Amino acid sequence: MRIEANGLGKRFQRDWIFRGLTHVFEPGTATAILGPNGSGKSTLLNTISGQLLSSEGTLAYSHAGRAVAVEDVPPLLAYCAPYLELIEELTLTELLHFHTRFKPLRPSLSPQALIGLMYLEKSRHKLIRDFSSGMKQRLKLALALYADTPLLLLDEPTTNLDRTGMDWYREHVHATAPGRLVLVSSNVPEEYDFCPQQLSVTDFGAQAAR
Ligand SMILES: Nc1ncnc2c1ncn2[C@@H]1O[C@H](COP(=O)(O)OP(=O)(O)OP(=O)(O)O)[C@@H](O)[C@H]1O
Repeated sequence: MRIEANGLGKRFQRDWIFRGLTHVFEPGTATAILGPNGSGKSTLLNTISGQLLSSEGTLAYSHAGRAVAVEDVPPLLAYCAPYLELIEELTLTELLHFHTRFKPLRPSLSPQALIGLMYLEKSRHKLIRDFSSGMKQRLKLALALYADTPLLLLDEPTTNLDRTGMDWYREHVHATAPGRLVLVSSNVPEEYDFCPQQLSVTDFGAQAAR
């Protein structure tokens, strides 16, 4: 997946969150989107991926050499973010079967095998609502990391994870990032130190916009 942003800007009402972002996100690259709390990282991630309408500028998407319309981007992206919810009324097995009907896993990876990768075998029949916050985060991450999509968006990926969870994230992001376009919004170096490129949202942020 390739994304080309030209003069991109986003404002809410009269407040510009970022402005003047011109950048090409090349296929197979990983970029960290950095900046302090409230600086606009999530807004930037959502705008670049076409989930929020930009206020100015243009975005062009392509995949495997073909142009992709913004409305065709959602099936190509996998997204993990603290504000995305899981369906709490389902068991882990039910959720995986439901979710993967819309967002298939990598070929040859079954829901059963994914449960093993998450070390959640004992919880396969447990309701999601009864998962700990760390278990939910590991599940959200696994669904995104192992989705068969060329675009991977990770917003604060180690939220609620302990040391073991952090190590798990690092192992599995290394296994699944190569070959995809990866964007990581973060303040935590351990979440994004695998990204060769960094963009600071404050370079295009409110200050630059004034
Ligand atoms: N839908 C919205 N309407 C109005 N303002 C919004 C909306 N969404 C975000 N904002 C504002 O945009 C600014 C940037 O928010 P954003 O969540 O993108 O920052 P962030 O860098 O991801 O923050 P954090 O690190 O705390 O998650 C904040 O001032 C926020 O209040």
